[in-house]
This record gives sequence, structure tokens and C-alpha cells, in this order.
Amino acid sequence: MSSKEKYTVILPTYNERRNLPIITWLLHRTFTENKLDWEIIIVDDGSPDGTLQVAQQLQNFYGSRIVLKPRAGKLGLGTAYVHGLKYATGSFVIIMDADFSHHPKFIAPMIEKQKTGDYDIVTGTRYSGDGGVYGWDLKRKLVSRGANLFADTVLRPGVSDLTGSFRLYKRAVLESAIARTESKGYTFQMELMVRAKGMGYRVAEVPISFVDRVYGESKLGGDEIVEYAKGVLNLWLKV
Ligand SMILES: Nc1nc2c(ncn2[C@@H]2O[C@H](COP(=O)(O)OP(=O)(O)O[C@H]3O[C@H](CO)[C@@H](O)[C@H](O)[C@@H]3O)[C@@H](O)[C@H]2O)c(=O)[nH]1
Ligand SMILES: [Mg+2]
Repeated sequence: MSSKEKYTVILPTYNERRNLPIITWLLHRTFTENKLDWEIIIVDDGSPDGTLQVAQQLQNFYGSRIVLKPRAGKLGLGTAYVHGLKYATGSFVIIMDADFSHHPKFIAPMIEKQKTGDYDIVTGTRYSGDGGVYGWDLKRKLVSRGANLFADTVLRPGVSDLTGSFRLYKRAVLESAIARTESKGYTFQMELMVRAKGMGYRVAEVPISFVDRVYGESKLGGDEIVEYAKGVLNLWLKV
């Protein structure tokens, strides 16, 4: 694979001190091996574990490809993407988690897929083909499956993984779809995809294995689940 296109990775972080160095190294290796231009925008929300200091060390090591756009407090995942996107200079943007649940090894196939049909969005999917989830307990699996089934039944967007966030976007597409997205937290991915489909963007899927984090904890709580259900119903009322 070779291309002059630039890829911007937006990495939202909250207490990812132990994950960030390895994920950065793997991203660096992926882009270097595939001869692609790249940058990583790290949006840290005042992590008490010192993630930002680690990010600063990574910037010293990798140079200007590591861009730091921290915020003072934990303002949520959705707004972290919006914030990071303002500084993206690539023609494509990849959004992924920084805790290894999204492995960089899927980036090359996602880029490949995008090129096959000039797709606007390529989304990783846990719920089609060889995709899967590893390391979650039954409750978390049911919540995720239920969340997808609920949104799919109510809104019919025709995408197998609506709540996953490992995706590649054309930057202009992400900018226009994100401008219409109102959710702030975990509901964000689902709303963004439903909006994008509603705007007529073309979406392709690549199966991914989602592996639960090794270090640290998930930030998904009961409040987020209620917010999600409200988000689906709001979209149903509007669309
Ligand atoms: N900047 C910032 N980052 C955050 C925040 N909350 C979480 N993050 C970062 O966002 C990523 C995902 O957060 P997790 O807390 O690890 O999420 P998860 O429970 O593993 O949820 C995954 O599955 C969800 C449902 O399938 C997805 O919606 C979600 O994006 C993620 O992929 C991690 O890199 C984490 O550090 C926040 O408020 N601010
Ligand atoms: Mg996680």
C-alpha cells in the first residue's frame, strides 16, 4: 500500500498512562510499514493518573506527529472527538480507543476497504463476519448487543455495529456528520452513524475483534445506558 494521503488518529484518553506508549508505537509502526503520512491527536481530559505527562514524553520522542490537545476536565467521549477533529490535518480521520480494545492491526484492512469503493466511512464491526468481543462478562455483552438491536430495530440504519467507535472517516464527512450530532457520551457513535446514513454517506464494514482492556477500567456506567436509550428514541422522533 502506498499513498500520499494523510491519516489523523484521534485518541481520547482518560487514565490511559499505561496503554498510551504501546498504542502509539503500534500506530507509528502501522503507518510507517504502509508508507502513509500520519499524525495522532491525543485528547486527554485531565486524567489524574498523569496520562498527559506520558503523552508529552511521547511527543518528545516522535516529534510533531504527536499533537496534544488536552482539556481541563472529563467532558465526555463525544465532545473529545469534536475537540480533536478541529485540529486534524489529514484527509482521513481514524477514531479509536486508546486501551487496546481497538487493535491497530485492523487499520490497514480498513484503509484497504475504503479504497475499494471510495467509501465515506469504514466502520469496524464486532457483529458481522469474523468480528467478535473478548473479555466482557455476560452482562456487558448483553448491554452491547441489546443497544445495537434496539437502535437497529427502531432506526434501521443497516449497519451491524452502531455503538462501536473504531472507524475510518473522510475528514469532510466526519465534519459534516459530527456537526449534526448532539449526544455527548457513549450514545455519540450510534447517533453519528445514524446521521451519516441519513445524509446519504456510503458506509463499509470490516470485522474486528474487540478485546476488553488489560489496564484500567471502563468508564461506561448505568447513567450512560439510560442516556443511550433516550438518544435512540429522540432520533426516532426526529428522523
Ligand atoms: N478524553 C476523554 N476520553 C475518554 C473519556 N471517557 C472515556 N475516554 C477514553 O475513550 C476510550 C474508550 O473508553 P472506555 O471507558 O475504555 O470504553 P469502553 O467501556 O471500553 O467502551 C467501548 O465500547 C463502547 C460500546 O461498544 C464504545 O461506545 C466505546 O467507544 C468503546 O469503544 C478510552 O481510550 C478512554 O480512555 C472522556 O470523558 N474523555
Ligand atoms: Mg475500553
